[in-house]
Amino acid sequence: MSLRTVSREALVGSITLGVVFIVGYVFGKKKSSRMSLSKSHGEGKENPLLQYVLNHSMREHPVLKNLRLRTLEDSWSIMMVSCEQSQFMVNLAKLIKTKKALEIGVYTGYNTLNIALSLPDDGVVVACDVSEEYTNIGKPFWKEAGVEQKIDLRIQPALKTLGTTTSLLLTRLEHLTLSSSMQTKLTMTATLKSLCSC
Ligand SMILES: C[S@@+](CC[C@H](N)C(=O)[O-])C[C@H]1O[C@@H](n2cnc3c(N)ncnc32)[C@H](O)[C@@H]1O
Repeated sequence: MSLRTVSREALVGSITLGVVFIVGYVFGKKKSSRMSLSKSHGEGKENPLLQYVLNHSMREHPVLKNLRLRTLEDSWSIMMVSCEQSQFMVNLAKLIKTKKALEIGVYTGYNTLNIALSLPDDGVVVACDVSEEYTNIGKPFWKEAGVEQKIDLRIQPALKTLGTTTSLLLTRLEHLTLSSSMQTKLTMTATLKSLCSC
């Protein structure tokens, strides 16, 4: 069947369908990638399970929430940890009664602030980042939450900081030996050794 024998209407219809399909495909792809971004950083509106988790398990400090909202205004907000992930990690830190923590990659400091809020008064989180531009966004929030004295910010490549903080972390490992299993100590020591030999 040659092109000439196809009716004009059929041809126009096919072309229209093709255009609609392509536009739908491209638009749908863009929308779904936007949705996957909003999953961890927005209110989880498009995901009922996440919505449930956010509605029923989140206990976000008001200053943390303000920092999250401020960070969402930044064009690189995709880098921010999701609030539910951060809460989970901080719950684990509380379980082992962490006093000294290490944050590698601070960005605007959402996770750093969350950890600092969970530490006792004499606790410290060594926060490593190379960017003052990003960390300066978080600093006023750390101050407002009253925990800036617990955040030891080091602006330099994390590997450099790790070299000077290893002894600090090993002190913590000694404490873990008393309160936790030898297995935990061995795993953490191995992790530290591999980090420090990079
Ligand atoms: C994914 S973001 C961290 C997110 C952050 N933990 C939060 O709570 O939202 C990664 C960060 O790592 C930092 N970074 C990149 N290279 C680094 C390096 N060599 N040493 C330390 N930080 C680095 C970047 O500047 C960026 O702020």
